[in-house]
Formats: sequence, C-alpha cells, structure tokens
Amino acid sequence: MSFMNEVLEKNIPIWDECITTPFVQEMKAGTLPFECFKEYMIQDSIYLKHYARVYGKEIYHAKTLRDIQLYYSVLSFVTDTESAVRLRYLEQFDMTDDDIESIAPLPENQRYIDFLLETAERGDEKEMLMAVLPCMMSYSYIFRRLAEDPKSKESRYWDFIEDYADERYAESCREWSRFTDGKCETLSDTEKEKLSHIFKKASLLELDFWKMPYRR
Ligand SMILES: Cc1ncc(CO)c(N)n1
Repeated sequence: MSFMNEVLEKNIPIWDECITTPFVQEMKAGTLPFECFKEYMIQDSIYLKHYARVYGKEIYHAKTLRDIQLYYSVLSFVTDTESAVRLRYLEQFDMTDDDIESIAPLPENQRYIDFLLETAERGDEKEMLMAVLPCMMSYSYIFRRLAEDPKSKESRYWDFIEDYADERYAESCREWSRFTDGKCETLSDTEKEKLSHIFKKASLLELDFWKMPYRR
C-alpha cells in the first residue's frame, strides 16, 4: 500500500468521528441553527486565509515549476472555487471578506492556525504537506459520506455539502495524494512515521474545529 493510502486509512476513524459531531449531523439534517453555521463560516474564513499563507511558503521552497503549479492548483481551489459558496453565505450575513479581518479566531481555530504556521515556519516541504492535506482530504471524505444519504439533499445547507462532495474535488485530492506519495517514496520508516504524526495532528485539529461551534 502506498504511504498516503496507509496514512489516509489510519485517519478514517478520526474523520468518522467528525461526522458524528452534532454540528455535522445537524448540518446534514438541515436543523443546524443558522447562527451556529454563521459562526462556523466566519471562523472558517479566518482559517482559510491563514491556510492559504502556507502555500506561499510551499511555493517559495519548491524546486520545480511542476511543484509550483501543483501548489498553486490547491491554493486556487481554496481562494477561488471553494470561496464561491462561502462568499454567498457571507453575503447572507451581510458581510464580506473585509469584515472577517477584524474578527478574532476562537481558541480551537487559533490552535489550528498556529500549528499550520509553525509547520510552515520550519519550512520542510513534506511536513507542510502533512499539515495542509487533512484539511482537503477530510472534507472530501466527510462530505461524500454525507451526500451518500439522499436525505441530505433536503438540507438547507445542501449547496455547501454538495460543493465538497463533488467528484472533481475528490479527483483533485487523489492527485494531491499521488503527488505526496511521489515526494515520500524514498523516505525511511522513521521519517514516514514523523510525517504520519503531523498528518494525524492536523486531523485531530479538524475534529476540534467541528466541535468548536458547540463548545459553549
Ligand atoms: C477547518 C477547515 N478544514 C478544511 C476545510 C476544507 O477546505 C475548510 N474549509 N476548513
């Protein structure tokens, strides 16, 4: 089994736990209070801005144009494609990305952002990949699972669910996974273990993020 397939398999139980959180279950059922979704969306907008910054570092350290293009493809997904639904929601809250700038991250969000930026600060390309990929891959997994249930289509949040359950998004995740496998081919078991640990840490931070709106 490839390194990334092993890593993904190990993280499925954490992502399954994300699915069981009240936030995700209520989002799927459509019963999630709009205020709660709003809080998530605002926090997520803060998160995604910092998330994008890590790619600046990845691109800076990249050695080939191919690598730069790959990183750019993820970044453009985050700042353009993914942004479309998010911006529509912000509009419903009567907000724009500019309003997000003055809002503080909640502690769970801050911890995730700190983890991303600390990893970026060290500047190791593969470590950065491990820190950023669970964000992409867990969402593809989680939202595809939600979309498997035909009842999800009746949720008021279906536009949001549908976006991440998209097959093209899943295909991009597979491409990013193959890319990462290519980078990790020649690593020792110890190095792989270290990388796997970083990936898991990010998955756990994803879980905390889903729990965040229901903390209070
Ligand atoms: C916290 C978080 N993780 C993953 C994604 C998927 O891009 C997101 N938008 N937000």
